[in-house]
Amino acid sequence: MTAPTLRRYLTQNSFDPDLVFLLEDIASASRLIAGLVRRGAFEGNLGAAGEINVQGEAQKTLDIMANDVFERECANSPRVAALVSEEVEEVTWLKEPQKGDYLLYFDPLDGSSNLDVNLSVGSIFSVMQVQADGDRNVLHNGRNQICAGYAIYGPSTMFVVTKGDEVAGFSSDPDTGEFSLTHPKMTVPAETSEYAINTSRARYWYTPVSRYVDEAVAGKEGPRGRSFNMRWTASMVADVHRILTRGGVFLYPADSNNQKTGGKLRLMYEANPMAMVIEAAGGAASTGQGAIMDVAPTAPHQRVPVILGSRDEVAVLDSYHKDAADS
Ligand SMILES: O=P(O)(O)OC[C@H]1O[C@](O)(COP(=O)(O)O)[C@@H](O)[C@@H]1O
Ligand SMILES: [Mg+2]
Ligand SMILES: [Mg+2]
Repeated sequence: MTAPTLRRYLTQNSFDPDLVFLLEDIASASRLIAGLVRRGAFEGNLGAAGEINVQGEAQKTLDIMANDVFERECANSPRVAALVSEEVEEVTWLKEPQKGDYLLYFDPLDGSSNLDVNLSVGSIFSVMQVQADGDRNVLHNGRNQICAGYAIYGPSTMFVVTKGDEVAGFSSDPDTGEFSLTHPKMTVPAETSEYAINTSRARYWYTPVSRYVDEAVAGKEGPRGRSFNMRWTASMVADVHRILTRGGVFLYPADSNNQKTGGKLRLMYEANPMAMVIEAAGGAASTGQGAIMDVAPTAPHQRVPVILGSRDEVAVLDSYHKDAADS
């Protein structure tokens, strides 16, 4: 039997028909962005915005090109009322909002510092709904997401989606671009011995994170009594995809250097959607002070501390945060 296409999976799994329409638009944006990324070095599009290319034209970065693709592909979905993009300061309203219309939050290109070194990047998205006719509030907490997911542009292009009950992974046919279900019911094992954190920030860490990493590094001889491995790609999509594939815990915590801005990663289009994916796969997602999806947002581009992945390790980190708060 051939694997179901994305459309067949969404229809068979009771996604609302309008949402199927939108997810197909997001999937086609992803296919186009995969193509842009693949051709990026060849076409000289890896440069920073504001540079002038050899023809004397202003050169666009792939971040901006990817944003344009998302806007173009998704603005036509009849129920999308607003777009909230990492690349656009203001919320883009497409219509007078009606109750139930979709609010689409996205990071069009995640991990873009990896573009010039030819490593995996991705796109992240989250969908919420307008609460009442005329309501222009886009600041709903993550529990209100009706679906979320990401695309990863690596050796193969994949599309991962959840509406909260299960996580499904689709791979793109390199010839046709069609996404087929290759990774049904993706799960994050509860236990892991692999963590991901940018250790160059160690001097800024607070006690709970230093304690966790010190104990992991101490290995068998330390209090955890086992060896840990570490991986950090500087592309959240790639790190989360690895965790969905073989487990692990990802940290971009609050530290003394980013405390003022609330962390590094963005709540509405990085932390919330990845938290929804990870929780639906059986993992956990915390700020260290509580579940990411319970954070009440105060701004569309708000940043938040992120600790997510295998449930047992997130619980250890939460308990270390509690110990530090109690002492
Ligand atoms: O360079 P750092 O500090 O390790 O940060 C890496 C993190 O920043 C990000 O690249 C931010 O995403 P963008 O590329 O969308 O800005 C994450 O994907 C990644 O986890
Ligand atoms: Mg990002
Ligand atoms: Mg980005």
